[in-house]
Amino acid sequence: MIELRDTTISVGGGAFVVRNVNMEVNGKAVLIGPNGSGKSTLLRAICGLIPYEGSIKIDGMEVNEVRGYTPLSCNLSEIYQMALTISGLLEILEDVKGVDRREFKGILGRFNISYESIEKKPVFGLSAGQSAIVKLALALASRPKIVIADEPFENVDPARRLMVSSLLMEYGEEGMIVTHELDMLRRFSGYDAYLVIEGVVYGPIQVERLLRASIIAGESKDALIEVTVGGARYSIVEGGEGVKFSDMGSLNRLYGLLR
Ligand SMILES: Nc1ncnc2c1ncn2[C@@H]1O[C@H](COP(=O)(O)OP(=O)(O)OP(=O)(O)O)[C@@H](O)[C@H]1O
Repeated sequence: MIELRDTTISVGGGAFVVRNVNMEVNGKAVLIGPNGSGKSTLLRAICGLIPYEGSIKIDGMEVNEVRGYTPLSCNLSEIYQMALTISGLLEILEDVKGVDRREFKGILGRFNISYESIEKKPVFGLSAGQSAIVKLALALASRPKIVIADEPFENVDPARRLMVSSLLMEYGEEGMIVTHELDMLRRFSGYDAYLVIEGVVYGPIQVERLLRASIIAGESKDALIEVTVGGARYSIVEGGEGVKFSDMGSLNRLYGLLR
């Protein structure tokens, strides 16, 4: 289980703050929000890569006190900078994370990527789409209990995106998937969604419900969630005459549509 209690994360000497997060993810959830809203910052803190105030617990273990490893794997780029080649990375991850080489090759095979074609390259020497797939495959190949996936669809071509979403459903008992692409959300219709806007986390709301909902200006007694965007209040309501989530395509359109 991933539990955040009164969690605040400051980056850039306080230039950006994800503030006062309270959430409990005991299954799989999707985090959505526009560019720069704080999604990756939140994931970095959950993965123990940056400090935080308050509490973040993974299966009851406070992340900033863990000395070994939590049962969590992620595709965050920082992790995959610790070796020059993919084969070097694989050796380290076999040792420290229990990554299974055959599992890794098997996942690559589903995307028609041969291990031999990439093993001598750095993750960042691959095409952007291949790099996204390789990072995810490395994260999944230890068959972790908890999977954290940051923008797993970015730069991946449409046919392969479906495979990526299938893998995310198949691997891990729990986890968080971050995306700003609402089109991919349909694939996760039974999951809980959290909205991240300007460093504030709202939710949860079921993905299916969110896709049927629209966003209207002001407060509403029917609001599933009320959010603040650029200092103004908006309500997310079921149905409604406002801007439909299912029509937005990318949450990056949110700011443009509302102002
Ligand atoms: N180390 C840092 N120093 C200064 N500012 C930072 C740092 N890390 C993140 N930020 C800033 O914090 C804000 C949130 O960034 P973050 O990467 O969490 O957003 P995001 O929601 O994941 O966006 P995207 O969808 O574009 O990946 C951005 O304005 C970013 O520039």
